[in-house]
Amino acid sequence: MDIGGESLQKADPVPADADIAFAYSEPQGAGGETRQVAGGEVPTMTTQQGIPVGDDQNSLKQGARGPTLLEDFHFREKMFHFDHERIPERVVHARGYAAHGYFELTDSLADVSRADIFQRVGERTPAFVRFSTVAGSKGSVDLARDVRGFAVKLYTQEGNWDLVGNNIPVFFIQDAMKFPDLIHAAKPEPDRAFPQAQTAHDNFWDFISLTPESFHMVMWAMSDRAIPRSFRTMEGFGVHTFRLIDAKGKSTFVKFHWKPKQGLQSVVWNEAVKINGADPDFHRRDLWDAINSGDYPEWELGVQLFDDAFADSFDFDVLDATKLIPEELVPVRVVGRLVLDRVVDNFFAETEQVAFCTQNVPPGIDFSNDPLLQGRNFSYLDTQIKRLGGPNFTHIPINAPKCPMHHFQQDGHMAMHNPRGRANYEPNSWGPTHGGPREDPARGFTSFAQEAEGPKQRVRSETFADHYSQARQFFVSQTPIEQKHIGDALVFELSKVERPDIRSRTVSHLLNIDGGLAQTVAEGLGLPLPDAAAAAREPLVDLPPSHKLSILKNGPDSFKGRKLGILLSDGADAAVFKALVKAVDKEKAVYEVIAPRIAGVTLSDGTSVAAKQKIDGGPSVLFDAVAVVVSHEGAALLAGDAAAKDFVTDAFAHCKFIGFSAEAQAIFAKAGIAEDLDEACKPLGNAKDAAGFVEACRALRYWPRELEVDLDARPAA
Ligand code: HEM
Repeated sequence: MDIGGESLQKADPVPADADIAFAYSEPQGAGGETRQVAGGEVPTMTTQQGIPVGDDQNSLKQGARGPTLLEDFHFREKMFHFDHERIPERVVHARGYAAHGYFELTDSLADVSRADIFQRVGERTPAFVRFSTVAGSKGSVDLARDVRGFAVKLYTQEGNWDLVGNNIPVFFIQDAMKFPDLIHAAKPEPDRAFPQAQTAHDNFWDFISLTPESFHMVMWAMSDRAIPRSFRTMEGFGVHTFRLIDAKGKSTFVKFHWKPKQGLQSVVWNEAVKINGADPDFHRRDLWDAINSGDYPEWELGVQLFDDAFADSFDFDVLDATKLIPEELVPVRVVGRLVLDRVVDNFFAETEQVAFCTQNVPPGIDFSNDPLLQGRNFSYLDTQIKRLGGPNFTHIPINAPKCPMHHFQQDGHMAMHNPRGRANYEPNSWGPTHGGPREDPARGFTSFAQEAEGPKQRVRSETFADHYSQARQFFVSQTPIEQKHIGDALVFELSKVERPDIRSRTVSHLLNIDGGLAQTVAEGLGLPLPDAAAAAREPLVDLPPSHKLSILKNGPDSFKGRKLGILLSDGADAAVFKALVKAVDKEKAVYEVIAPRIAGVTLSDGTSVAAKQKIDGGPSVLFDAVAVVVSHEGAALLAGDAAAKDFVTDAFAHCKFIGFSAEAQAIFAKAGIAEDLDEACKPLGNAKDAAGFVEACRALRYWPRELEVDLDARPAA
């Protein structure tokens, strides 16, 4: 922290060699403890009160071996502060990762919204985006099967706009009243406190199978959407229907979409499980590395605009957050781009302390009556007062607007700035220069004057009663391999559920979605097919497939931003390695070298190559594709190594493209895949082959292989 300053210093993540001092050459104290001291450019340490510290290694004692003295204010202050370092984690979305960037308007929305951010094409608005998982604790793993949060704070010139979205466009429940139940059911079971960051347990499926409205989102959560390859390769959705309000007060309904320029991409489940062990920080590391390498992730902001007439004609209620509007019915109009170009300076100050809140909307954007959205507008502010310790969390730099602010809110815990002068109320008669701010009927936020009438009652609208039609539409919009993954995920999750009646009740809902899927899941569980659940409304079976709902139909067309893992050994063909590196650079992808030892290898031409990973720490699940370039001796060594064998069998099982030098066959043989190599396993005989291999990797996976490697894909014996 700057002394007396406001900002946190930006640390260079990797100090230059010259800056690295070795502890063994440092001065030592009487007990041999390291004593690094201030001097030159190294500042003097102080207490929080600014008092210079003389010794930060030893507490104040009565004699060298005597008791510690209460008088030691430096020790007490240091320990007191440490004792209070933790704040409550978010009650949901506790694990997250964020970055700074900007939003740039590419198409004016002035025709439908007076929001300042939507007026001037080309203008940039600072943005802060936090991605998260929902169910796990702050220290849980990145590749949990879970919904991802996609929360965007836009510091507009007329106040902060928080679009607090998810990577799935629909939600589990229709009314905010059920949110605490949903989250209680999803989180670890309360008596045993497990399982962590998983929905594969009785309580979750018990609640879900008693909540038919959840089944549309269940289909998404069981699809590969819930195990994204990267934050950079997932969509974001505002979910609810919002309103845009023009300068005359006219309202247009809107749904917000973020579409990744990187294309959609996910991992496969067996890979996700292994990534969680190999690198629990896989997603945060990916975002950090991409931004720091200058490969800035980008999303388009799209809007679906519609009026009351469309809303009335739609098969579903636009206020029901368990429904989406297919893009074929209301096309997405792209109006801007979101670019993330700066990592945080400090995780706690920014990522932890940021407070997104659905009620933060500037003039020109307004709410609909969606009962989930209405409830969220209460919940976020309420929870943040507790999480961040009081009402002044808006003073924390990451939460403070970047436009002028004038109001009479004052005092409270941690007040960083109060209004100046004598007047802290209005109306007052202290005149234009001393009297402070006043309301502005023309510029100020005005709620859309929607008519409201009807009896006061607790009731769910009958227009919310169709729970299965869009779940079916989602399923039939998937490619066969994606449909298979949904079936596999349901079988996996329900196999972890102990009570057979819960498994069976879940399958009874699937029968209302797709008979084939229900059959697959029942067979996978070894269950007799139950009767279909009673449907509150007969499902529509003729909703047409929507190709935008599939990941595989919306993937990238290049290997850009992806990572090739190159397993090398001493004596590996230098020309092939160098050609691979060149091809990867040309593709704007990245690579990492994996080697038997972290010190690296010496190639056939005597070149030394440093390794990023030792083979045990760099399994193939961390890469989008792999190349195995080894010498005879290297292959013989690696063929006897369990991690090297896993490297190739996993790459094969996860349908990855595999490039290999002829010598690698020895490893394949020992790993048991030598006879199975297919057209996505590419020999790397020379430099030309290397270029061709990297081009082939654009397809990301060779899906036909999955039918060979997966038990669930084979007909029962
Ligand atoms: C009634 C329904 C919901 C309630 C009551 C609710 C409540 C909450 C609460 C209390 C938090 C923690 C906030 C904090 O500590 O700062 C949170 C976080 C979050 N919620 Fe919701 N939520 C609901 C539905 C949704 C929906 C439908 C979405 C997506 C459209 C969503 C997206 C998020 C995200 C992205 C975060 C994390 C924000 C961050 O990164 O700090 N929530 N929610």
